[in-house]
Amino acid sequence: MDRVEPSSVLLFLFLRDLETTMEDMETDSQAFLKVMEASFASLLPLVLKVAIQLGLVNILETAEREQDGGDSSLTAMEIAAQVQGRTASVEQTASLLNRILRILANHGLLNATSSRSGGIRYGLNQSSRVLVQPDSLDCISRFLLLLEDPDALRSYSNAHDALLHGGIPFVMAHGMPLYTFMQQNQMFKQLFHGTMSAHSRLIMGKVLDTYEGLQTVHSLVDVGGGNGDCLSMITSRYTHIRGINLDLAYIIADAPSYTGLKVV
Ligand SMILES: C[S@@+](CC[C@H](N)C(=O)[O-])C[C@H]1O[C@@H](n2cnc3c(N)ncnc32)[C@H](O)[C@@H]1O
Repeated sequence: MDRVEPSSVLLFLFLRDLETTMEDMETDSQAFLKVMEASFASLLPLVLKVAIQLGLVNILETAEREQDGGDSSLTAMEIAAQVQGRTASVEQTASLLNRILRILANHGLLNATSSRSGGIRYGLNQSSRVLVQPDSLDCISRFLLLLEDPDALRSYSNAHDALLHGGIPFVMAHGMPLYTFMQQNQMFKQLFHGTMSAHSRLIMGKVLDTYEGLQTVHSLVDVGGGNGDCLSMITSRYTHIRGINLDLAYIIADAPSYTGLKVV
């Protein structure tokens, strides 16, 4: 049997330790990156909102339609050139746009490919294509506005106090419960209920396309039914159902009247 040199054993042990250390560092960096990603997560809805405001999805969708199956991806410069209402130079807009597009692509909301010239080309993917549909775009846009509304955000600043000392973050921030606040704040009420309605209409449309269990229902109460959108969609599809929308008096007072719908 060959004699093993002590120095080879030492080298082997050193390399084994180094490998373990590298693996630990790799795991640590992955963990760190994950937490960093969570810390910066609040930027994503802001960036998405800018993309919607600038009509980026429409620009990419128009390019897709015009190419009709070919490579329709665009560079930041090509997108910038098509942004409506721009008074900055294409280069200035493209420079900022590049960062926005990169964030969206990193979060899987756009496709990004390297171009031959070394730049990056962007295109829609399955997720961003959702924003081409008016109902989905309306729903997502409303949620983005609601989630970054200063009155909504203020309650988060009290979350840790609420956990430590008890209480409801929204009440701590505004001195009253959410639904009382909305009674006194028409703008926030419209923002909140408009968002709820847009979301509920979207989901209920899909539910009604697949769920058939309502055929045997005769009377249906929607507790906290808001503007009554869900119930009205149900009762117009199933006209034999007697729908009762139960909500707070000030919500019912402003809700549209739907045929076949009783409000309490
Ligand atoms: C999250 S929203 C949902 C609205 C509605 N389901 C929709 O999809 O648009 C909750 C609803 O519960 C209602 N609500 C809150 N407290 C209530 C109460 N004590 N009695 C009846 N409705 C209440 C609110 O006014 C609001 O319309």
